[in-house]
Formats: sequence, structure tokens, C-alpha cells
Amino acid sequence: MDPASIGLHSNRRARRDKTRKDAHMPQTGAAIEIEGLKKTYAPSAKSPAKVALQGVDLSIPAGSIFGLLGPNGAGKSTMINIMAGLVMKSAGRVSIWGFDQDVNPRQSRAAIGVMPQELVLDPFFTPRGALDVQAGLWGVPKSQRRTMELLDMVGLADKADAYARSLSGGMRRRLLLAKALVHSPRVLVLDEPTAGVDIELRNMLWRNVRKLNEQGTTIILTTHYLEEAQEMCDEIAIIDQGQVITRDTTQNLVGRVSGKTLVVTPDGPAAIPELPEGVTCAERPGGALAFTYDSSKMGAGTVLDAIRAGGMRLSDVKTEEADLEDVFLQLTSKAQAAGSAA
Ligand SMILES: Nc1ncnc2c1ncn2[C@@H]1O[C@H](COP(=O)(O)OP(=O)(O)OP(=O)(O)O)[C@@H](O)[C@H]1O
Repeated sequence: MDPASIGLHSNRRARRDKTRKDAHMPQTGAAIEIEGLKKTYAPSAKSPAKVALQGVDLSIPAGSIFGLLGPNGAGKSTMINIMAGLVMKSAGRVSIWGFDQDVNPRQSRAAIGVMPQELVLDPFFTPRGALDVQAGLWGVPKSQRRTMELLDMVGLADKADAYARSLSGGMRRRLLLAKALVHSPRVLVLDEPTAGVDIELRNMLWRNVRKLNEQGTTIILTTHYLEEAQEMCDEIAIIDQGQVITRDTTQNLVGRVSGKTLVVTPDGPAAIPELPEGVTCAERPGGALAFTYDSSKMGAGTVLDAIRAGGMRLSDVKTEEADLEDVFLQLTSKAQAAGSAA
């Protein structure tokens, strides 16, 4: 992660610390509290019953940008849909912004807004109409509606009166974000918001997410783009086979992988030198060599000394850090191995 984005994280955190003093904060400081959450989808004529969540415990801090990651079919959408009150849980307790779903279903639903994965929109509504109808469904009084403000925020003000069916895929996605925000929810869930979107839309989305977060909205994000999760999220839970297999700050998670790589470009033909124990070498396209080592056991200097001692002259040297993708693959493959051994 580049230093600029680390600075950005700490700025955001500082601003959020202010929002933590918000008088409307849930007492526990958690935007979402999930205990023993289970979901089994009922069998149908075509498929047997399917266990999607096997007893999830998870607490998501108010004010955070929280990543919910996991392989396909892990149970992320099921969890989100239960939080949003769209899917019935089989067992467990879910609280949104301090409101238990079973005790205060209305307040609990009103505290959360979801931008869904699928581009579900009524083709006969204009963006303005779609937001007005949605605000009406939430009981937002006309005087408090933010229709044009939201359309402006997502860059759709000039399309306010166009029919949804005439909007491009990217524009529909923008409209779904605005729709999720009409009732000013404390918690905004983005389910795969950037799947298949172009760079401009992605940037617009992240700009808005950061701004909303700075203003105090808790963001829950699922994405298959791990680089994005690493850059955006303060904390991450990895879900696999209906269970939370790990949950930590992004920084700690990335720090768990101690493998580093030193990539060198030899200045002319060169033999692979004798290497310290545990260091491996692989060729890269273009003649570069990648030396991988365990950074908890040795520094880059030790590896570089060994390379130079072998007589290799270098025209370029750089190091590559482990990233969230390494952690994800390591943890989910471990979970798969444990699952198949059981
Ligand atoms: N309506 C449903 N009826 C039956 N099974 C379902 C239903 N919805 C999801 N499942 C199953 O529950 C499991 C969890 O699915 P879910 O969609 O929650 O996973 P996910 O982590 O969101 O996956 P993806 O990343 O692919 O969106 C999967 O095995 C899926 O096939």
C-alpha cells in the first residue's frame, strides 16, 4: 500500500474518532452485532437443503469501512440480505445500530441501506421518480427528501428525468447507490459495487464512500478485488463455507504473511548464485529474477549480499510486499484443506 493511502487511512480515522462522540451512537459502539447467525435454505424439487451460514459471530465497529470477503458461495450475500431484512435467518441474533431485528424490526431496517449486486431497477421510472418512490416507502417527508442532492452526488443530475431503461449499466449502478441512501442510513452496505465497472465509475464510487464515511456512515463492503479491499477497508472478516475464519485490521492481516520477494534485473547473462537456506529463485518475463524469502527470518540485505557474492551485476532491484491476496489464498485454502480432512 502506498504511503499516501496510509495517510489517508489515518486522516479518516481521526475524523471518525470525532463521529464516535455522536450522541446517537449505539451504546456498544458496534454498528452491527451478529451472534450465532445460522441460515439453511429450504430444499426445493431440484436441490437439497443448503446450509449457507453455520453460526456466525461478528461485530462491526460504528464508523468503520469494513470488508466482508470470501470465495464464491461463502455466505456473504446471505449475511447481507439477513442484515437488510430481505432473507429470514434460521437462528441467531442480529442488531443494526443497536436495534435488535426481532425486537425493533422497523428501526433496524431503517438503519441500513443496501446497494445490491444485481442491477434491479423498474425500467418505467426516471431516476428522480425512483428516488421519490423509495423515499416514500421509507416514509421520508417531502420536505426532507434529498432527491436532487443524491442524484448530483452520483453524477446523474442531468439524467433526473430520463427513463431507467435508457440508462447505461454504470448509470444504473450510480442510481442504485443513490437509492440506498434516500433514508440516510447509518450503515451502507455495498455488495460487489465495482464488479465490471470502468475506472471513472469506480473512482466516483470510492470518492463518495470516503465522503460518506467521513460524515459518520459505517460502510460494509464485499468485493472480489482484494487490492480494493486492502486500500479501502479498516478491518476485514474473511468468510468461508458459512463461517468467519478470520477477522482483523487490514494492516494486521497483511502483516501475517511474512513472505517477501526481491526482484532483480541482472546486467547481462548471469548464473543463479548460491542462496541462504529458505530462499527460492524464479525467473520472471524480461530476464528478471524473483528471490522469495521469509522476512521474519532475514532482511533483503542478506539476500542481496548473497546475489552479489555470486558475482551477479544488477541493473535494477525492487522488493514486493505480500498483500491481502496472499493472506486470502493462504487462509481460504487452509480452510478448504481442514474442511476436506474433516
Ligand atoms: N435462495 C437460495 N436458495 C438456496 N440456496 C441458496 C440461495 N441463495 C444462496 N444459496 C446458497 O447458499 C450458499 C451461500 O450463498 P451466498 O450467495 O450467500 O454466497 P456469497 O458469498 O455471496 O457468494 P458470491 O461471492 O458468489 O456472491 C451458496 O451455496 C448458495 O448456493
